[in-house]
Amino acid sequence: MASSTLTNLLQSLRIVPQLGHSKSASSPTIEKPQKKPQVKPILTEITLAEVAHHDSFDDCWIVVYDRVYDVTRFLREHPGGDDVIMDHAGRDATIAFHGTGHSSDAIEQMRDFLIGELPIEQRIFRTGHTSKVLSLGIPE
Ligand code: HEM
Repeated sequence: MASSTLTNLLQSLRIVPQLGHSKSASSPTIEKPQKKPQVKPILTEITLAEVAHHDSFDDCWIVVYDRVYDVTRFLREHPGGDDVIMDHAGRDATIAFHGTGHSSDAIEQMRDFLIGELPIEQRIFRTGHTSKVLSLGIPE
């Protein structure tokens, strides 16, 4: 490939700047990729009363740090066993979850099961008055 053709190709792919087209050859304009605005997903509000309906092996929800997780399909895969989660089926499992000292991988994995969060008046941890809990590494 002739070097000018190669240069054209690299320029069209924006791998090298298009010197000839910029306002000043000494300071070519390189387009910055547009940052997408970071929008936090809005979680569905789920009350403790609703969570309480999901307390069986075939339909198991738990609450951890005021967020609601449907762990039904995870129960059999849970490395700590299904029984420890079933002890908290349909209820708050935060203290047990935290007490076990889960790894950051485990905390990351929780996102797969997140289905909602408690309404503000039922929250214990993420009340808006403290950011203490966020330093524990629970996914934002
Ligand atoms: C969505 C919720 C949960 C996820 C994704 C999860 C994930 C995991 C993972 C990946 C491990 C392997 C060790 C690690 O990486 O930390 C683990 C171990 C364990 N988990 Fe969970 N877990 C969840 C909920 C719970 C709950 C509610 C309890 C309640 C007691 C619990 C108790 C345990 C125990 C006892 C172990 C074994 C620790 C060990 O043998 O050292 N987990 N979990």
